[in-house]
Amino acid sequence: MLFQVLEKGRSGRDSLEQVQQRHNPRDNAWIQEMTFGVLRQLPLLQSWLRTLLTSPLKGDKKIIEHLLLLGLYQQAFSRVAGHAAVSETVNAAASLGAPRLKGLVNAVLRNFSRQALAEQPVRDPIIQSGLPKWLYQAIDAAYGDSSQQVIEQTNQPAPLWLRINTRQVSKAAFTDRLDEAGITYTSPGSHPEAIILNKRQDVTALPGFEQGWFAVQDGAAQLAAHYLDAQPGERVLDCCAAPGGKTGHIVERTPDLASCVALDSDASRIKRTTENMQRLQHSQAVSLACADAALPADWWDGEPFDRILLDAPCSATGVIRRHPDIRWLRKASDIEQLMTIQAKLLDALWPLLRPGGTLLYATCSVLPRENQHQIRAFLDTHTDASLEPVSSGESRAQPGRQILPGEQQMDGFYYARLVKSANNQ
Ligand SMILES: C[S@@+](CC[C@H](N)C(=O)[O-])C[C@H]1O[C@@H](n2cnc3c(N)ncnc32)[C@H](O)[C@@H]1O
Repeated sequence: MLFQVLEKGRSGRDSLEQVQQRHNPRDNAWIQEMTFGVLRQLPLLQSWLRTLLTSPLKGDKKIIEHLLLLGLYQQAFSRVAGHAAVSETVNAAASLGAPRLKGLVNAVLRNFSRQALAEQPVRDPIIQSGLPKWLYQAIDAAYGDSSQQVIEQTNQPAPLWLRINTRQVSKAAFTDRLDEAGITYTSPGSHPEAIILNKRQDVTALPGFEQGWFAVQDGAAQLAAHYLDAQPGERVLDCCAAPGGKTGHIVERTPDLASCVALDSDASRIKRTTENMQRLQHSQAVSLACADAALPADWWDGEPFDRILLDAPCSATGVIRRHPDIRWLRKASDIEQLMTIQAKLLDALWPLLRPGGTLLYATCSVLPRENQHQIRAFLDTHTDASLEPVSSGESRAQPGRQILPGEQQMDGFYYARLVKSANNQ
């Protein structure tokens, strides 16, 4: 999994799933804990490895470096006994086709404990942060004194939030079933349809999964449907919809919409959205299409929308605690490109909104350039747009609500609500 993410640039979740399919399901949680742990502590583990290895391993031996990172992680951070971590890692070298490197693996891991590297203080703040330098600097520049807290939260495992599908089951009936099954949870007062499970678990085994009684959705993402606030009889567009988390919530909250059009430009993600809508029993309520939202001439029937949700493609820096691979897959240069796409989508979709209509802009980013800067620039260039705050303290200079990772147990997210002037000036 680590080799796939760090060398091939593949998604952590996909690689993890592939690995887990080859192993006993009993080990799923452990495999995730170890691999995600390495991704969170990578700079520190790599600095230790640089001390311990006389020269880096290259070519088809590179995978052994990843194995060593895993061995170091187990020794330094996990409850696995030191001797077991060493012997299992040495054996794994043979399974990975490098039996001749067993001696080297053994020596590196033993030297690690002998030199007590884990006990030495880490002085470099970037190594301490577990983030790539560009991201550390971007967070530091944006949050100053609070940046340490943002980084700490970014490195915590995320809690498991569920959204109860109130079209299928009431919250009370669902939680009764959880109580009967001995599954414990908390019920955050701020989120009417949410519960947070006390322990991570396989959600497909929870009561009502097949019947679509709930969806997995973080608390920050669950604010979208409330902020969009679609009303009965309205035409709604969710234009970057896959895999349909927010779409499902919109039609659950307002089942009697005139229509809910959900678009995504990625065909494989549309397939997943179709499956999710089927499970939640929303197929009738949602019109799904694979299309580029920035090219309305290809898909729009000319009828204006009352509400548009633009959950824009973004750096996903607010959800790194959930997807620790993102910090290594994203590059500094991606941000500029994403900002261009976000601005293009905002410009292309605004004309589709009726006068008086609402557009909710959302990202799961903590970077101001994708959030406040983007909305300020939009307001400066669109005289018929005004800000309708979703939280207190918003202004044209500081538009939108920035949720930081860990705030009320939520992911990092950004929302800004824009209203089009009714007299179409
Ligand atoms: C943040 S994700 C959406 C998550 C989704 N709203 C949910 O709550 O489950 C952004 C989505 O935008 C899609 N996307 C990116 N560019 C697009 C475009 N030009 N038109 C339509 N969809 C696009 C991506 O394929 C991706 O699925």
